[in-house]
Amino acid sequence: MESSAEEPPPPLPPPLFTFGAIADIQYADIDDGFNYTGTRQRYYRGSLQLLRRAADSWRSAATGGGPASLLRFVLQLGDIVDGFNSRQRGASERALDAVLGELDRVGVPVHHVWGNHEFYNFSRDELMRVPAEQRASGSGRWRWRRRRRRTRTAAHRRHLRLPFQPCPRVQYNNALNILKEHNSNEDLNHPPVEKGMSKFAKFNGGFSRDQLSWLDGVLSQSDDDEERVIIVSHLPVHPLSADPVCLAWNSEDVLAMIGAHGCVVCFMAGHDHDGGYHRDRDSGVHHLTLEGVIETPPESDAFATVSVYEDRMLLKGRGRTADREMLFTWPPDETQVV
Ligand SMILES: Nc1ncnc2c1ncn2[C@@H]1O[C@H](COP(=O)(O)OP(=O)(O)O)[C@@H](O)[C@H]1O
Repeated sequence: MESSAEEPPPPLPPPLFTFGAIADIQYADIDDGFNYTGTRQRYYRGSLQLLRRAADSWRSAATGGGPASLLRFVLQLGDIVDGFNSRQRGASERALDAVLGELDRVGVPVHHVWGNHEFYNFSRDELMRVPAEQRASGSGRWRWRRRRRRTRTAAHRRHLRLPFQPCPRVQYNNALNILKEHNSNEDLNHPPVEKGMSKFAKFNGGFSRDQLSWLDGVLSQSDDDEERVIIVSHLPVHPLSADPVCLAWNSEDVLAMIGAHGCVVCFMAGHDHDGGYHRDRDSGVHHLTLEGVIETPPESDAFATVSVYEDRMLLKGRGRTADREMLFTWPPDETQVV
């Protein structure tokens, strides 16, 4: 009897764990509009419906039994509410409550990253007063309230122990100086036209020396512990994983740091609503930029459910977000470099 030329690959074991990811929800209770250049529609109200569908899907993955019940957490990659909310009194808090309410229904912890639109809606002080983790239902969900000074959760208390900053504008002014060094436009949100310089726009930002040194320490520890690391950021850093106008100002520094540590397997970002993907040829790191909910029409979707195995991550995308297999082995065969 002849055997078939190609054996099917053996079935994968159950994943170690699964998580959800979503980017650029940018919810606002306002009519649809367009991006700055007028080329892309933005569905401000519709974004909440899309989030609801993502939350429904993750909720059934978290409670449905079988391997899918391993959904452990959700990553919210920044720009959770749109800057337009800040124009109307109380709208930022109302929008945030609506979005957090949807995420709360999933019933697993939600880890939040700040995007540029968080800074249009809330002061840095307000942002520092809340933890970056939204706890699962029933374990004391936090609320983000402007006037709330009394805090209850342990995470809140951790934030209160952060060093006291007598002159917080120093960091802001340093960032502004870096931006002005590279961008001579009167409106600093207007990107420079020179090649390779477009990322120096005010709607981006950079990683401070303190942040990089913190990251270096975490990655060194993970190298020692033989862990695998996914870095989560609002801004992408690899020029082939996103439109270069969306990159962090010092993206090269972050790429060099990632390259110096073997533990990083994936860098996950948002900000570029078109999304993107590239596997770095030197480090083997997968740079994944998720499609933004805000520019996704109501009949489509944009979210991911990622299952993590010993040797790979399998991303199940919905709507505009494509399925993707991300192997940890490196170097890959040619077909795996996109
Ligand atoms: N090319 C540009 N020139 C001037 N201002 C811009 C430009 N692009 C964006 N902006 C402004 O920057 C801010 C953030 O832009 P937005 O497109 O909402 O960011 P995001 O991509 O994070 O959604 C808005 O106030 C927008 O009007």
